[in-house]
Amino acid sequence: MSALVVYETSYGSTAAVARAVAEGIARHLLVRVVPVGDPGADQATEDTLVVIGGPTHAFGMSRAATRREAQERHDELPTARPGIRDWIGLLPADRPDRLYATFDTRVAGARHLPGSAARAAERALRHGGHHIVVRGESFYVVGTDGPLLPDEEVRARNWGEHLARTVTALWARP
Ligand SMILES: Cc1cc2nc3c(=O)[nH]c(=O)nc-3n(C[C@H](O)[C@H](O)[C@H](O)COP(=O)(O)O)c2cc1C
Repeated sequence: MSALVVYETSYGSTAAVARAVAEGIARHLLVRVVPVGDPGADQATEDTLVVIGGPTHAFGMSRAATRREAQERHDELPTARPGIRDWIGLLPADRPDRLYATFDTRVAGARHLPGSAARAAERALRHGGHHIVVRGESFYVVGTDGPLLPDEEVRARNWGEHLARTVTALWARP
């Protein structure tokens, strides 16, 4: 039993949350944390817990155009890195043993607005016939390019630990 945390980030906040979630998971399970687009983020791994995180863009998961917009805001040259939407679309359907969970980052001042990449990713996973183990979670940034609110990394670590405890309890059932 092992876990994979796959994340997408434009400015680094989701990467920091992904590392904190993995630290929490590591209290109970072997875990790797890998950005979408890296070879280690292959969809066909043996991992039985897969956690997927991305920034909320335009009330949902990023698209190529929103990732480009994020890069242009920082005067970066555009790269063709995929997002979690693309990654989820390539998941194998024949893995009933696998459990999934999602998280996102969002702007704290827009908490009251609808739209979360974690929720959108959950819907896409369910649509693909995949099993969600706990409700997706949002972690908050002060502004578009960060930083995370104080204590969000602690909350992410605790959420990761809760997730790992939940799946290990489920797997221990006869
Ligand atoms: C193109 C674009 C659209 C965004 N749309 C939203 C949004 O709808 N709701 C929201 O809360 N934050 C929105 N944001 C802010 C992102 O959620 C924020 O940049 C992200 O959480 C930072 O994570 P990162 O550092 O991993 O990229 C948007 C940011 C960009 C660049």
